[in-house]
Amino acid sequence: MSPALSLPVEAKREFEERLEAGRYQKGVRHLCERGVTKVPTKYILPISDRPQNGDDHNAANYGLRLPVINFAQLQGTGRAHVIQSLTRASEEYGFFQLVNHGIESDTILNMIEESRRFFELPFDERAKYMSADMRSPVRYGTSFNQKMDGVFCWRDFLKLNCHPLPDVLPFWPSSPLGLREAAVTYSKQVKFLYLMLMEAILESLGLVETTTTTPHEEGGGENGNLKEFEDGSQLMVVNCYPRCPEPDLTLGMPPHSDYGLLTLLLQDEVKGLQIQHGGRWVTVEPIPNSFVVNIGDHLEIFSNGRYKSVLHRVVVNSSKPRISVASLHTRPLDWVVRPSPKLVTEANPRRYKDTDFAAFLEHITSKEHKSKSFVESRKLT
Ligand SMILES: O=C(O)CCC(=O)C(=O)O
Ligand SMILES: [Fe+2]
Repeated sequence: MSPALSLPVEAKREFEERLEAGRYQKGVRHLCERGVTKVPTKYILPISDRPQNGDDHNAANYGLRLPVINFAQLQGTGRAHVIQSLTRASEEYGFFQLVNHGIESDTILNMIEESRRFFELPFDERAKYMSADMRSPVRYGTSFNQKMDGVFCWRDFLKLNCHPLPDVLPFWPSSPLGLREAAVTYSKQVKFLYLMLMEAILESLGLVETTTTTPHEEGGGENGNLKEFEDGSQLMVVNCYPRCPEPDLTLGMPPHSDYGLLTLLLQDEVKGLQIQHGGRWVTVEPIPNSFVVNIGDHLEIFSNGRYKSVLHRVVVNSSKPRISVASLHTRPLDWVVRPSPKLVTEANPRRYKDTDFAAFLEHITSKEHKSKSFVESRKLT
């Protein structure tokens, strides 16, 4: 087992001491279990950051429909056409919805159901998995970035590091009984989708030859090899947004972009995800049995700015709890991210600095992270 995966004893102790000292919160499920009827001050955003400010709650009113990518067509004769749609979606929205993806509905329902059961466990059981160590194989917590958040957000989370799978598995929660199995099955299938999408994206950027049949056998990748992506990191973030008594005062997740190359997001039937488009916040209508896919910071950098890592946030509501599972994929954590040399030209010079995981950790623990997203901070001026 790699040293990075041993239990982070020091970090855990420090975390527990702070929890004891009352500096860490027990989270929003805990508040709800205690019957809270008002949002505590710690969660109240300044008026300018509240969800209704400059917001259009319903994308349908605004006329936004996220581009839909039909995964089945990507595997067949319609591939060239789907790749064109992928290019447009990645350039204009940074987001698309993926349908006909082939993952069985039982796999998806089990993942959501076992996640729901995890958050229903008594707090002491969930608290066993609290950790302040970003590299830990499992991390339970609340808000966005507790150490830095001035105002907390209405979200608890469970983060499962999925790579390398056999090594991380013993660290994942043993309760509820079905969680590990559901998460293993789900994460493997989502990883396959990611690899197929990544291959299509590399093709769309002109980095590999156009393939017409069995594309995954042909390979792809920065150096013509999809294997480079197979061995990458995968972090599964299970988000739990309980009912909120005053949803207009707070957010489930603040505006952020995702670290990594691609995120595949599974949301239940309750809406809440909003993306920034055309200078406004618009809600993504859930399509049953689909994934919302978005371009992450690494892909924006790798594409030298052609594809966009777009800000998004989550609004909460007073009537229905919501669960989502975001699967964030990138190359191994020691990968140095930089624009692909083939995409840097005289007409389109290099736009980003070299970036690694250490730079990301530094960013999120700095003051800059409130005013600038990570990808903004990597731009060459
Ligand atoms: O819950 C959602 O819809 C979005 C979650 C998200 O943006 C994330 O986990 O990074
Ligand atoms: Fe996100």
